[in-house]
Amino acid sequence: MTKLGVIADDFTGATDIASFMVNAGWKVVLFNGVPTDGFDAQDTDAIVIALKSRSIPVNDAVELSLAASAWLKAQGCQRQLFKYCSTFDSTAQGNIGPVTDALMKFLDTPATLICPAVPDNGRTIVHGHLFVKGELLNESGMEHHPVTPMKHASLKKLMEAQSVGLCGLINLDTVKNHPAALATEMEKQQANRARYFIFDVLDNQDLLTVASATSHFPLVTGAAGLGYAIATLDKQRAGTAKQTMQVKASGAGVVLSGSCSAMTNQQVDFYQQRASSLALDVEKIIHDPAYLESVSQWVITRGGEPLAPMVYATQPPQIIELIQKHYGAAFVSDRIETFFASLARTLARAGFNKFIVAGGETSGAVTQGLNIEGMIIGEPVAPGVPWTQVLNKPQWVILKSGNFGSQDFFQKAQEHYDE
Ligand SMILES: Nc1ncnc2c1ncn2[C@@H]1O[C@H](COP(=O)(O)OP(=O)(O)OP(=O)(O)O)[C@@H](O)[C@H]1O
Ligand SMILES: O=C(O)[C@@H](O)C(=O)CO
Repeated sequence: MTKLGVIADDFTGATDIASFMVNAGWKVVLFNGVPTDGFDAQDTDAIVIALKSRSIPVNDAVELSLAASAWLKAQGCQRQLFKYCSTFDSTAQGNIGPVTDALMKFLDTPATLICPAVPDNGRTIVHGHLFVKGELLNESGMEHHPVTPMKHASLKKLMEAQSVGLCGLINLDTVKNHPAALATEMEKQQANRARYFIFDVLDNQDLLTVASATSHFPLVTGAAGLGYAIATLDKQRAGTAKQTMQVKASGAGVVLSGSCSAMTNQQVDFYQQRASSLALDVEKIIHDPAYLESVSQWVITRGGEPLAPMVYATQPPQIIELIQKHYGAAFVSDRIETFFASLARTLARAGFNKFIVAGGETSGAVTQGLNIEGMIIGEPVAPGVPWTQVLNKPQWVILKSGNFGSQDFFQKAQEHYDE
């Protein structure tokens, strides 16, 4: 029986948590959207459903998440996890609270866990406040996020502003030094109407303690670290071998970068000094109908080179600002995403079988362009960014969150090929 069903609110977040669970030794399958059919889960430990529900209207996010939850329940998943961003990306009208409340009702549970901590990626919780690499969330740069600016670091404040209940805080001392007291402490807080538990977490050991204390909850919520902890606890009990998956070296690969994050900018700079690279011309994307064909041909003629050619829209923030002012942010994003989707589809038809994609929205677009229904999760190239094999196709894809991976990520990804 599948142990965990995960509902992720974006594509790269879905591969992030899937990868952490694979790393802990679980076999994981990921679907893009709610599958229309059932799935023969066999020895699958976790099924992840990737939605695109982080910044869509609340009612739509609730509806999609409930459909995913019902499907996971029908597949026999023992428990469920709602995965959101480790930086709790949401607004006061955001979707995390309403989706959590709806899932709690559907799964009939009076309490759940709120745990965006991912110590491996510098996300920790102290006194109920979320830190990103040692900085309070609202001083980490996330306060300037264009869609979901994070103006507070208190998880209690953030959660209570968008949900129907109260949070209960469990401090670091109790987590670290008195794990045996956690059950009583939680009961006490529940008697005081606590509905969402926030535990302080500094390291992976704390996460294991938290996952263990909440293992009776039919629903938990949080980020990739929680998936890692749940899978690790299970493997400590079961102890079988890790899932392996090979990325075939034969065939051609391409790097498609539509992320404009600081890290992706560095990765693009690094890679373009080593491999054939083409910066996309936004004006041509919008106005030149022949541009797709010429970019496709540019990539196809370079498919045999030792390093995969790269096509990128990635630019530093000041240039993006100018482009967005000129065309309108939503319009230009949509056109670039559509371009990447069409490019990926054309390249797949030309025999390209490996796609290294940067950016959450860009990944969503490429996944749709390639008509990918689901993926088996393989080895990580960086924490939270694994190679994946497309279900039922000889095709491999990486979906990289904007800020994940080191400078040499695109090159490093290609060192994972098997002959
Ligand atoms: N040169 C450009 N001008 C304007 N918009 C661009 C440009 N290049 C990319 N974009 C758009 O910026 C958006 C980047 O979002 P995306 O989610 O892909 O990356 P990200 O925000 O860095 O990643 P993540 O969400 O994983 O952190 C996309 O909609 C993309 O189309
Ligand atoms: O949790 C994270 O930081 C990521 O998986 C994510 O959600 C990126 O959008």
